[in-house]
Amino acid sequence: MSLPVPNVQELARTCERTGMQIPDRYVRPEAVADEVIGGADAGAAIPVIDLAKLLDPRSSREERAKLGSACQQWGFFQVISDTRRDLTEFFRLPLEAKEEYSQLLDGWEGYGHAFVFSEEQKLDWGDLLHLHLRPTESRDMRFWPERPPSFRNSERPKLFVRNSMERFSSETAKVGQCLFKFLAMDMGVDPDSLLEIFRGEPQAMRANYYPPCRQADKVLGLSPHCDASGLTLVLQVNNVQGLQIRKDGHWLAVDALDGALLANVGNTLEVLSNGRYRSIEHRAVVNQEEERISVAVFRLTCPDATIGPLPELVKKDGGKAAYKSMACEDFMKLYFSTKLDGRATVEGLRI
Ligand SMILES: O=C(O)CCC(=O)C(=O)O
Ligand SMILES: [Fe+2]
Repeated sequence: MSLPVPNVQELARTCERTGMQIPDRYVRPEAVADEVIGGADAGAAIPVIDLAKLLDPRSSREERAKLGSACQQWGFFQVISDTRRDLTEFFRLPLEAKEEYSQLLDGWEGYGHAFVFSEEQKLDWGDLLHLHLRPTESRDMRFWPERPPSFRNSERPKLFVRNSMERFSSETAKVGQCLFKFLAMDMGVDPDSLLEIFRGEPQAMRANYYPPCRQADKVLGLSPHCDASGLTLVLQVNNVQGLQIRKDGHWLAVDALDGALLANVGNTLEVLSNGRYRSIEHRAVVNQEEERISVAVFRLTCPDATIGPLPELVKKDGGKAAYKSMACEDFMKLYFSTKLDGRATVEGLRI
């Protein structure tokens, strides 16, 4: 049994509040006396184990050896997510390889840019890969990278090893379903009402690549905008910060937890909620030294939905609909026909 000693959290608070020195029993000269190897190089030496490679018969043997040697030589390793790895690998391919998936002139899926409508328009310091994820029939495989192979191929369906984008898509779809249910409950409407509008779990993704820029303070990675979606879930792929949201008139830098999904309300949910929830304006800034990669998943309504304030909410609000209603198709056309301009699109839907 351990002998009773003071509570350290309380002790720290007392030291902080009163300026009291830490008690002698806590003073450990060896903490600074021992040399510590630090810096990015030291960290990079720690073995990285790729779960997808372990499960893939083509690379399993090699990765298993790496796992074994990590356990023998280090007893310590990092396990990485295949979504992040595959997107990073894709953006690191030579330009010609990425351009095999270039957008066509009449569509927005594929590798390229979005929302550029004139020669004079200011441009964003970033490239993107835009794909339909769900329903599966909506996928246009022409735009799905074949490198790295695990991006879209599953080798062993029996082992439930899915390709990285499929896994990411179904995981984010689950998160979205759960949030929609609780949001409906929060608004005091039928818990299934949002699920019904987002029936079939349609979603698209946009992976963003923001190269470092020596004049980072002169450019924007992604112009201020609101998303068309119900909800958007964003994963910061390589843990470089850069997303900012407009809160109470100021830009607020989002310090995302590593691996967390950032969620933002989009125009569709603002309209459905009759203004209870606000489509947040956001933008991305660029880092001076490091590339930044993010991937956004947009939860969209089912194609035959009408996007307008939920009737139950209009009733609660004394019969007053604060936004126009529009067929999903027209709603999306309107969004994609104008350049990114803060909250302008959603403000234009107000009655
Ligand atoms: O890069 C980011 O963090 C934000 C991406 C974003 O807002 C978008 O793709 O719509
Ligand atoms: Fe966005």
